[in-house]
Amino acid sequence: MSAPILEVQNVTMRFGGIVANRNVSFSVEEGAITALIGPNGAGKTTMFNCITGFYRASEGRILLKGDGGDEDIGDLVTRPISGGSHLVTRAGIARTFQNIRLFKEMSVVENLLVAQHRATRNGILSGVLRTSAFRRAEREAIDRAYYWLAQMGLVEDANRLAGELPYGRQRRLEIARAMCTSPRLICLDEPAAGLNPSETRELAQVIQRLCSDHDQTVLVIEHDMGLVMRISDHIVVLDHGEVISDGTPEHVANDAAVVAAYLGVSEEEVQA
Ligand SMILES: Nc1ncnc2c1ncn2[C@@H]1O[C@H](COP(=O)(O)OP(=O)(O)OP(=O)(O)O)[C@@H](O)[C@H]1O
Repeated sequence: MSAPILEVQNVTMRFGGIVANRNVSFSVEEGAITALIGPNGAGKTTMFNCITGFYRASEGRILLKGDGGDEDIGDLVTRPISGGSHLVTRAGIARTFQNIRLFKEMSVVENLLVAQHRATRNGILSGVLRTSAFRRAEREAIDRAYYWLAQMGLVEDANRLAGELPYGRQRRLEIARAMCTSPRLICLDEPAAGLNPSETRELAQVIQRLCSDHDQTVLVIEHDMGLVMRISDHIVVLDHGEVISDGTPEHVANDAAVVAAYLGVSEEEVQA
């Protein structure tokens, strides 16, 4: 196994009296596809929001590992004045959303350019003065946008309004948008939700190619178990906010605790 790129260490997340995640620990291996699964309300989206900097975990640490040292996601989110989820994106974690969040009134290619603008460090002054560094960054952003449109089979849609694309294409555009920020880790929140079987098959290939062709590390939340079992190298199962199983697809599929959580019965009943 390769080294972990992300380590979730004893994370608890509370909303008032509700404990959405309790003492959750797991790691995400570099270059692999890790799936976070569990029944409705298990705490998957909350965990994603902690990892991508939308929430600051109540307890525990989330570390993005790097050669130059580890980035503590909680520290990036709460850094005075400049802190926030944009720093998590800059550190190398990008995401897509359960409910697609594209700029629907912008063209497909504009969606990709806006995403890169937010991830680059060019200031307003360099834009107004159109410095050579700014113009170079602009050219690179356009090249990168068309590269990811090509990878996602969306080049012919470049100038259409994002909101006019069929749903499956919007999902792929969201992935392209995240990839345009050159993330070290991409987090996909229920990418197959609302897709038909043929769109889901295409999506599976897209996700697998991110890993095989681009050495991309992927963390995915997904309810479609066929898809999860087909594409994942590693699966972490949450139930009632806690990790109940962690291992290969074969390991979790045969784990009585997982079967019990999905069937809504006790582990003893499954083993009986
Ligand atoms: N902002 C919030 N305020 C209060 N409670 C919340 C909040 N977000 C999530 N919860 C609660 O935390 C628990 C876990 O929710 P979460 O959305 O993380 O689960 P999930 O596994 O993603 O569910 P689903 O598969 O249905 O999307 C639930 O009981 C939910 O009601």
